[in-house]
Amino acid sequence: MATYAVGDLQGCLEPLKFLLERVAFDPANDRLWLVGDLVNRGPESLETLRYLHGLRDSLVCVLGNHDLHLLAAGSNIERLKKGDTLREILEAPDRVDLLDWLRRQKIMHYDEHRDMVLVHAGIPPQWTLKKALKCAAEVESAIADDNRYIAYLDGMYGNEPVKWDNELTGVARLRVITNYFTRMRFCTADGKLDLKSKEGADTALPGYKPWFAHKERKTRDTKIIFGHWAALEGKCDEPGVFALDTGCVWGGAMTLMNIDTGERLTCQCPSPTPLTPPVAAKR
Ligand SMILES: Nc1ncnc2c1ncn2[C@@H]1O[C@H](COP(=O)(O)OP(=O)(O)OP(=O)(O)OP(=O)(O)OC[C@H]2O[C@@H](n3cnc4c(N)ncnc43)[C@H](O)[C@@H]2O)[C@@H](O)[C@H]1O
Repeated sequence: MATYAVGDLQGCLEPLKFLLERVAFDPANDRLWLVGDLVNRGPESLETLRYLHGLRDSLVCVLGNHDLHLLAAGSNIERLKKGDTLREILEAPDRVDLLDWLRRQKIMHYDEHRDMVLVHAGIPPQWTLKKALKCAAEVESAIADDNRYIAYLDGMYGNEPVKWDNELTGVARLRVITNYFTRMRFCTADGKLDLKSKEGADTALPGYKPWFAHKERKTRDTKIIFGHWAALEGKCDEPGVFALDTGCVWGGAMTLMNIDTGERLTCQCPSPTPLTPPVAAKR
């Protein structure tokens, strides 16, 4: 039995199938962890979601900002944007099953045995693992609750508050938690977000750093797998932190990693041609 993690799919189904074939993925025995952003911008958002729904018993999946955007569009809370490739999902006969399944996925997954976290964007430096799990659970329960998820999605958009405060309540509290887990790249050591900067790790504004680079980060003893930040090109020098978004919709590749051996396999997108043979990744 092997467990693999794959970076942002963004509706790119062929590279995913190619990578799973290359490792002879067996849904009966193997497990697949997905960092979120399953859909949008890529060519096959609907088929990707259907494929993952079919594989659901073998998956661990966390939600990304594009998945949340799909849920909001599916509830008529937000309009589709230019470049979105989500309409085919919203018009599909099986949309209810697919979206109901999607909104029951996690925001953060923690594997105690491996002491390893799976999350879309990251965990803010000022949070302990215990605090992060508690905050993720607040958002997970709001999205999964039939009576609360519309209000959650309605209040989800926006960049404020820029920083966590224990006194926050209601939609503002859920919004900042969501922004940490699904949109963060740069922040200060005490968790003040800069959600505008999107380029490489060396482009931080004064006082800001990539979330994983703060020495004060309280989750430094736990391994973290994340996606979201395509401009990192899958590179992260921080020990125990694994960046898997290699920009499959930006002319880059899709990356699969065996989470126990660290071996990586990449597939150029959109054409399913391997870029590299499996190589041992830095642990
Ligand atoms: N709470 C909330 N508030 C607001 N919106 C919410 C929200 N929750 C969900 N959303 C939704 O989130 C969606 C995305 O919003 P965007 O505003 O487009 O989000 P993004 O930060 O660009 O995120 P993305 O996930 O696309 O990042 P990526 O690194 O791939 O791409 C980022 C950039 O990196 C660039 N890039 C990619 N590869 C690169 C490379 N190798 N080098 C340099 N740049 C690269 C790309 O050009 C691209 O511009 C929207 O639909 C929005 O509605």
